[in-house]
Amino acid sequence: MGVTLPPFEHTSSGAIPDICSKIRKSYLSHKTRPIEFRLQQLRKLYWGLKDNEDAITEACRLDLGKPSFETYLTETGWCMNDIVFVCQNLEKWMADESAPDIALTNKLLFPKIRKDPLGAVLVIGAYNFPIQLSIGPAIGAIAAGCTVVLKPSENAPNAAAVMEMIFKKYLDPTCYTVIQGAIPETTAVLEEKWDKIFYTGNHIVGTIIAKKAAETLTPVTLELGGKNPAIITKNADPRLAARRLTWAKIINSGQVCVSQNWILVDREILPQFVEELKKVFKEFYPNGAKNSPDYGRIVNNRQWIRLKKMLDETKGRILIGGTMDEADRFLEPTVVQVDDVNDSLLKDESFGPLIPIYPVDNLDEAIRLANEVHDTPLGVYPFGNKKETDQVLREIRSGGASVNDGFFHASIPTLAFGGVGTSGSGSYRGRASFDCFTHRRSITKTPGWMEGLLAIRYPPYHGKTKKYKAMSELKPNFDRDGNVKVGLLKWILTLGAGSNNAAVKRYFLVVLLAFALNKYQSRQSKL
Ligand SMILES: NC(=O)c1ccc[n+]([C@@H]2O[C@H](COP(=O)([O-])OP(=O)(O)OC[C@H]3O[C@@H](n4cnc5c(N)ncnc54)[C@H](O)[C@@H]3O)[C@@H](O)[C@H]2O)c1
Ligand SMILES: CC1=C(/C=C/C(C)=C/C=C/C(C)=C/C=C/C=C(C)/C=C/C=C(C)/C=C/C=C(\C)C=O)C(C)(C)CCC1
Repeated sequence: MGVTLPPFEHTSSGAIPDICSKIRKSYLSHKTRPIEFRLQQLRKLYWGLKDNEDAITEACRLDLGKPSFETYLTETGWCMNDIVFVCQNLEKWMADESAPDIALTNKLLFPKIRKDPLGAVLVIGAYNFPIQLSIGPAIGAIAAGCTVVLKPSENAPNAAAVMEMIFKKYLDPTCYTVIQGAIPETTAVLEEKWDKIFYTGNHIVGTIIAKKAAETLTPVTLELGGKNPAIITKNADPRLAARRLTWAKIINSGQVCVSQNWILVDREILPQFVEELKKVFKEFYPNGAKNSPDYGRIVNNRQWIRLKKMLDETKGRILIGGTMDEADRFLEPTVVQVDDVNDSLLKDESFGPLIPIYPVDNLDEAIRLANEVHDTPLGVYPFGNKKETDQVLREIRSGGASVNDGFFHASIPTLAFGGVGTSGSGSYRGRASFDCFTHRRSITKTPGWMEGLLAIRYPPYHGKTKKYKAMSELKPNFDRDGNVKVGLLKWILTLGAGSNNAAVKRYFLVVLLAFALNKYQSRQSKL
């Protein structure tokens, strides 16, 4: 491609405290507060990405064998669009909001919500979408007026080095900087005081981060993984399910946090589904995945060996694929029929192109098993009729969900994205990225002329309770059993129904009866 990439070099651990202290000082200098400063930095970041598109494409190719289309779709194009979207909306998001649901008397204090930056923040990225998962949160933090230290994943070193080069060349170095490294450097960064830590990666490290943050009561957003189920009922379209779920597993060669980890298929539809999978594989990769320019590679040998072990140890039956090449870190998309939730392919999140399918007798069994394997996955993907997909959404919790698709909800850049329970906490993207790094600060302003009215709050309190109750007490509309009480007036106005909806039906019935009666009477009078 003819691009020279910068080298990846670990930041010296000794330098880390000073780097972090500079970033904190810059925040405290209020430099990042004005909207113009934030916008200018975001615009520069846009051009940093645009000018270095080729370097990013090459870095992602070297790190993950990422096809250039995928790099544009999920990394460069994704982040550049995000910046443009944020720039277009920032003024609106930053504006003070008048506080909702305020009692009339308190409205005199003009309560409002101000959007304050959280402060100096740490963003720790993961390797699979090395640009998006680092730059994405950083965009939100810059927009919110924070200063940022970015610690990209050392497992995508080329992408990490390109991001450092872009930060240095395009952004204000006193406010935004990159620290490179692995566990020792990240541990050193975590020793510093942060106003927020945004972490993307596995749940074990997520726990380390959360514990460390708890020591200083630092808020965290954790974007973790999950054993995400796809469920195919007997009423689903097997071709549609095969195409969409295959896409969700071959993109980034399956190294996608939100793609399905397993597919629970109704036995009745299993043969057709497997046939359709075979056809789809042939359509997507007519000369095989290995020879296709449109299929990536596993990030490193450690991960490749982990995936090979999962496949070697399965008690399941390989139905499609199964070839691999360590020298090239190639792993063919591989469909395996399994029948035990303790199978090596289901015990851990695969985070690779392995596609276990698990036959079930019915939807209830699928839901029970999915919850048994992971009760709070990052995504859930039901295929079937509306009643069935509604049941899945109701009975399986998840960070997000795509009905009749694999992770398409996570492909919408302005839709809030995040996990629930052990798949993470907090969300970002679009406006949610701004909110993620913003403190919604409640502010009131008490006018001097109210002093007389407010004197009730000052001691001595004697004789004030009754007065205060009279002006402040809200009357419950429910009794001791938790039932709503209906007042006489409401009872009369709602024709004894008690609720507005039921009253509309009763009024409709009354009008209908009156109409029928009227017809009957006019017929009688004609006779
Ligand atoms: N929810 C999401 O948005 C999302 C996105 C990508 C990946 N993931 C999840 O992440 C996992 C795969 O990523 P990974 O964790 O292997 O990526 P990784 O190896 O890139 O690690 C993530 C980050 O954690 C840091 N790290 C590693 N060990 C650490 C330690 N002991 N202390 C502090 N920091 C440490 C790394 O330096 C890196 O920056 C999967 O479970 C996947 O589902 C989630
Ligand atoms: C509907 C109309 C039209 C048609 C529009 C069409 C066909 C749009 C198709 C869009 C597609 C296929 C977009 C695909 C995007 C996929 C993306 C962005 C994937 C992103 C993946 C990500 C971010 C993964 C993240 C993973 C993470 C975080 C975990 O590790 C028209 C235009 C024809 C007419 C109007 C109506």
